[in-house]
Amino acid sequence: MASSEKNLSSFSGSNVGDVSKKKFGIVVSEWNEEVTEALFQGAYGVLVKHGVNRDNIIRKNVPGSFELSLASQWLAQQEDIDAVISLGCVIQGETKHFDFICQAVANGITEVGLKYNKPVIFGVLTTNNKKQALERAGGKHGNKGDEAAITAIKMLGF
Ligand SMILES: Nc1c(NC[C@H](O)[C@H](O)[C@H](O)CO)[nH]c(=O)[nH]c1=O
Ligand SMILES: CC(=O)[C@@H](O)COP(=O)(O)O
Repeated sequence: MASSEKNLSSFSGSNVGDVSKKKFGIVVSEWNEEVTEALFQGAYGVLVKHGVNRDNIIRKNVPGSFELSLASQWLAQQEDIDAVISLGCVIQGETKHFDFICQAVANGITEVGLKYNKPVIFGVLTTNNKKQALERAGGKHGNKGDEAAITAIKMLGF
């Protein structure tokens, strides 16, 4: 289902348990910073809205989305962190580089969650252009950061 059919910021209240004592890591890519900062603000706001203590939200920046996997692992391996949210924005350029980054970061983030047996959420936009990215970072299609944060909360209530 396309984001145009299901707003990224709308979610059902199911599986939303008490996360007031949970600790979250958020890794943010610095590439396309205007977009990724909006994703972070969305994710942070959803966590706080659901009762997460601000002191239990640990933010780390990385240069680009390709580095999200390793940074997510550095956070996930910390026993006191319950879930990791990885935020990035990859926008198609002239070459196939886009394909390699998207595949690598999707696979990498998946592997980290499986390895450390905890939610590691793929909050990475992979768009054709900046307009599509902005529409999914607080624009008409909602905010992928919101979606990533509520996904982390729901997974902790599994
Ligand atoms: N073009 C984009 C990049 N490229 C940089 C890579 O993510 C990586 O940092 C570099 O290849 C060195 O390892 N990153 C994004 O997040 N978004 C892009 O659109
Ligand atoms: C996703 C990318 O790495 C891309 O923005 C780089 O641009 P190009 O493919 O034109 O080198």
